[in-house]
Amino acid sequence: MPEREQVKKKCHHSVLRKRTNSSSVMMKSVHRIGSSLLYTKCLRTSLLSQDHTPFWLCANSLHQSTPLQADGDSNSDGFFKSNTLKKTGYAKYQQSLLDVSKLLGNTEDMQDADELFDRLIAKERASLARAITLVESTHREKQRKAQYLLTKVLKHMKGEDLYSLKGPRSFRIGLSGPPGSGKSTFIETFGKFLTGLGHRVAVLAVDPSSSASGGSLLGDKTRMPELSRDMSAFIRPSPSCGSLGGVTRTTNEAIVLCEGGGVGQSEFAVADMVDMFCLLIPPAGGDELQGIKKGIVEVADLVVVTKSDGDLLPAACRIQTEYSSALRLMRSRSKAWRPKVTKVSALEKTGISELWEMMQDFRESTLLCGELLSRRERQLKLWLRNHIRDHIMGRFERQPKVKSMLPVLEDLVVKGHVTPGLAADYMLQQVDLVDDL
Ligand SMILES: Nc1nc2c(ncn2[C@@H]2O[C@H](COP(=O)(O)OP(=O)(O)OP(=O)(O)O)[C@@H](O)[C@H]2O)c(=O)[nH]1
Repeated sequence: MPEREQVKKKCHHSVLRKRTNSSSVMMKSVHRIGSSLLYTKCLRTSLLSQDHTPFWLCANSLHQSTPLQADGDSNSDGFFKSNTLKKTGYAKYQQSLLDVSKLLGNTEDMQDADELFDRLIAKERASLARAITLVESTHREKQRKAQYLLTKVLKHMKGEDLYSLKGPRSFRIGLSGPPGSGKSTFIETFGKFLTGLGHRVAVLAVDPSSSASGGSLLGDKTRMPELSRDMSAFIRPSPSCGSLGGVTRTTNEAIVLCEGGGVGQSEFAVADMVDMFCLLIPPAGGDELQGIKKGIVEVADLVVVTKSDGDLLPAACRIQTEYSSALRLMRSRSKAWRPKVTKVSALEKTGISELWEMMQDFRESTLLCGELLSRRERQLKLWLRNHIRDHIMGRFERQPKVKSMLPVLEDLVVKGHVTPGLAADYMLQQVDLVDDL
């Protein structure tokens, strides 16, 4: 058999073995829904059962790391050269990166981060807000502290989130929907329902429309008056900085987050950060639903028709039928789950427990077949790449040469003298990103 075929077959077998192992382990495990996380218009929530820690920490990013020193390799830059990697071997390379202290650099001045960590694991609600603020900071020194804090949390959890037999401690639910679809009202009702069951809920709202007005903290809290007073709930709106800045760059690491609001690409960012993505649709006419991006329905695990009460009930039933038919024609994202459509009324509190049952079914099915974990793994890899891309782009844009040349090149491109590709190639040749990094 040609060598390539042999390798392919070997890979296939190892994948099969891995799948079989993981599902048999999962089958043995007694699964309990520990928590959930919702995201909506921006928002996302994380619910944790009482015996669980009140935060989830996702990624330990490598950005802003100090130069690495490989064992026996005095040249840190050389470490990244592929031939060095071949020489040292993947396992040795990975082993050397496990010494996180090398990545963090000097950690002598981290007393306040240590103190914050202690408060976090003692489940102090206020410390969660402080931790998120720290992680979202763009100040270099604070970013270093944030990485230190996140690394400690990650170590504390020892990767349980990803590899525990019971599955991740938290359940992250993303909610998105067009303006006025009833997201805030739904979260208030659903959040209270969950805390009533003994879960702890965290909501992280990112309102894309609020970045200009300086955030909507007050707005959201007043729109969720009962939940914001509930000691088992944590609400932290995070105004998005710029396009998706708040979502894709910092918040994922912090714990929670999401965004939606029915505009732009932000709902897709939410879908990429959660275990389960729900699309909230009001019982409205076609024109009012225009804002819903077609593709977003395809990534929804659950479509929730809101305001299914009173005079709006017939329209809600119609929308439910329409979306059910549409979803039947779409290819499911998951092998274990077919997207469903359900109706709720947040005002009359109907359909809420049925919805929660569906969410639990989703979690169990995707956990048993390994999809839940593979989704999270994929997200972690995506966030790592997002960090790298954002940092490279940021450093590129800060270069004095870029600042002066880019407007000139943009002008030439706009006037049709130069193609965008050629201008980009030229620009990249002029700057030395490695030096700046
Ligand atoms: N009849 C009925 N009205 C509802 C329900 N839920 C929300 N509404 C109403 O719908 C309107 C919008 O609700 P919100 O919860 O503010 O919707 P939203 O999606 O958060 O709105 P934006 O933040 O503007 O995107 C309000 O007037 C609510 O009272 C419901 O279950 N039934």
